[in-house]
Amino acid sequence: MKVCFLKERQAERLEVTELEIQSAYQEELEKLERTSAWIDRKLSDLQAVPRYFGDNLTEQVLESIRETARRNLAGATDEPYFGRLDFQEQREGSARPLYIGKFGVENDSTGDPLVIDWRAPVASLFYSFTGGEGPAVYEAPEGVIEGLVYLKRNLVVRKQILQRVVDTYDRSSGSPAVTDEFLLYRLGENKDNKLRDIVSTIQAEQDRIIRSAKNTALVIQGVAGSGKTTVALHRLAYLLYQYREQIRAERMIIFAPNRMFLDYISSVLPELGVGHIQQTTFEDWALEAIGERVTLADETERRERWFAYGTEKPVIDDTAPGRFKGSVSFMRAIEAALREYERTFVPEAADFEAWPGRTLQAGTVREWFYEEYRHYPLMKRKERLESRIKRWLEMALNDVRDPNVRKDRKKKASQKLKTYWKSWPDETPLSFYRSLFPDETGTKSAAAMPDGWTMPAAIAEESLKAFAKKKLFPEDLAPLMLIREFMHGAEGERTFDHVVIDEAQDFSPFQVALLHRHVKSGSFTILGDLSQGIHAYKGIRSWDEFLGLFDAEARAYYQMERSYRSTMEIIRFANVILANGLPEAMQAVPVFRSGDKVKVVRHDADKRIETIVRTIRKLEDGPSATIAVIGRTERECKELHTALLHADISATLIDAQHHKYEGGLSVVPVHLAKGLEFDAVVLIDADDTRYGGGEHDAKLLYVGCTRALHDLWVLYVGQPSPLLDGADGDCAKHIEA
Ligand SMILES: Nc1ncnc2c1ncn2[C@@H]1O[C@H](COP(=O)(O)OP(=O)(O)OP(=O)(O)O)[C@@H](O)[C@H]1O
Repeated sequence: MKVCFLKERQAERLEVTELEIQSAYQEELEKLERTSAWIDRKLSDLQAVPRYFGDNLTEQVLESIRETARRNLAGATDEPYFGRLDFQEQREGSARPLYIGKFGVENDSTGDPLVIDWRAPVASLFYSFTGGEGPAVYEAPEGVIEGLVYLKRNLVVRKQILQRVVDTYDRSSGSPAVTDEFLLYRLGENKDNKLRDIVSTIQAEQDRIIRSAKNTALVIQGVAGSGKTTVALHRLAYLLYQYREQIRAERMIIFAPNRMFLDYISSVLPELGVGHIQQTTFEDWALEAIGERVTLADETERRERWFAYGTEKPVIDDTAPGRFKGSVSFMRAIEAALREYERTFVPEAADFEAWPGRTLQAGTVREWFYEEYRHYPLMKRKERLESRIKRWLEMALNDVRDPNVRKDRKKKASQKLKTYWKSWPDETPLSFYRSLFPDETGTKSAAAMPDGWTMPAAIAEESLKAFAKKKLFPEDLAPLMLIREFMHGAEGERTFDHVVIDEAQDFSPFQVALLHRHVKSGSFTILGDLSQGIHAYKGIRSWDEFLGLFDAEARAYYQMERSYRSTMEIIRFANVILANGLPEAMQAVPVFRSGDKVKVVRHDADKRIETIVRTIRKLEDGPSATIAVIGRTERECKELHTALLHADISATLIDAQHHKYEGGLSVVPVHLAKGLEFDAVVLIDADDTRYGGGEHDAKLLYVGCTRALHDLWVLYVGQPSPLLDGADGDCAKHIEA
């Protein structure tokens, strides 16, 4: 393995001579100078060409080619590439060095690629090649290409300066195995307040998912820190490249759990040169579509209930409102109610008698509605029918010769028509949905659930109370969307080329089934981690709940077991929690990145704040750029935040309303920490009351601990959580404060 730095030019674990290292470095330095000079020159040439805004089609095409080249060159200027792969195709005589970067750059005079886009078929070798003497293959549009890899080299270039050269495979060296050296170097870095791209170190198992075919619903179970979010974002960039003729960025959408998370991931796609992909929460997306004047009910009280501990701890089962209203059986029942509503939509007395002797027969009305217009959504059919009956009336009036009689008939018939329409159903989606809930006042319902179907009384009561105030719960949105689309149809701009659902374990089957109607060819990336399913009152218990929504040949299931975020010690510690609380759960496999042991600190109750403050100060004096103090509930975090202010420590309190993750020091309740990561984590109050044991507590504690990249401190008073039993020796150090 060869490692070379710009400044130190030292080799770590030297297996080659200094001379070789210097010559590799020198070679790359010269190559970089040539490439950068070419890019700079080409970019300034292109920038000198005036932009074309005219009508000539040929000129427009040329301008668009120039614009793409300008964009790629500008993107490639500072860091033209990050990797080199020397590959000899079977039919070629020698190996060619391929430089791989975020943006493809081609020498337009020779047609040779100077830099190959990381998404190009041949670049897949850079990621999939896992060593060995044998041939390597990749799939190109013209078929499978086979050949030999001679060299895999990682290069760090910043602002056109070559900073690091690491050979992770060299066929000519004595031990030609691919090493993790470069990956470990990247993982060891500190993080700021944004998730970053990983193009230079995508791993083979991640690459397989990124490059999966478009028309598949991918369901991915990945342990904490396995790169699910990151992989999903890279997959979008890949799909846009690979299927550029078929899909558009504006027609792709990412659903994430909250706005803070969206802000946290917002840098990755621009870094990959991808813009315009819609990024939202299911709630925001649905509320906008529903359009009725409804808002979401305040969920503070509910959250307090779901995340309470000790004697207040809730029982979570399938009668929890989110589970119940998110179920496929609820969806099927609503569909049945809608079909019944449609079947009885045209009233019994559908004859329209304009005046004695002139009647539009009910049979004709029914035929128009149920036959001719059957392809339209319900309300569209009604609109069409209204216009048609108006036309029918006009024609009937034309047959009346006497103008005075005609005038009189027109007036009376119009009046009658108004009354006629009053006998037709006129529900809004919300009033229809509301009428599915049994009402104790016995008010007549416009719709009803199928026979034998019962709704838990507590759910009906809570829902009706909210509806009366024009409030909805998040779990009402998918049902309401379904009803709305049945009545009015879905707008074209709400049909997507691809849908990503992140933290999908918190989604309901109803939501996924609804989105299925909005995506072409079932093109989905659905990812999450059941062990982090802390919203069990609404989320799924098994991926089969989603997989069952897709045909067997249209879906694929992947597992990601390797965890990249945290050190080996932190992962082992987190695995102990899983083994104690969720013995069936998938254990994470750490990459070989060793750090400090997890510090498990016991302190006295009256020294709680003092111990937390001391730990924070120690961490602030160290290398960590982002630090989180993770507490059990929102209320406890709020109190701690105030106490820290009194101790002159300024931190950001992350609560449910928070829309931006700022970095630095944060105080965050464990259920809101999901999805984020910090260089160091201080998980406080890990006692046997707050994390008493069982699935729910294990998931919360697991989420909390796996947020740490490099350093984890776990503090408690009295007895530690039983979920920590056995966490010692190789992963944890116990300390008395
Ligand atoms: N191949 C890789 N190279 C470098 N870093 C990686 C790689 N894969 C993942 N990471 C890093 O690991 C961390 C975790 O990634 P990410 O947040 O995407 O994981 P996740 O599976 O969504 O996590 P969680 O479910 O715990 O929220 C990030 O810092 C990411 O940059």
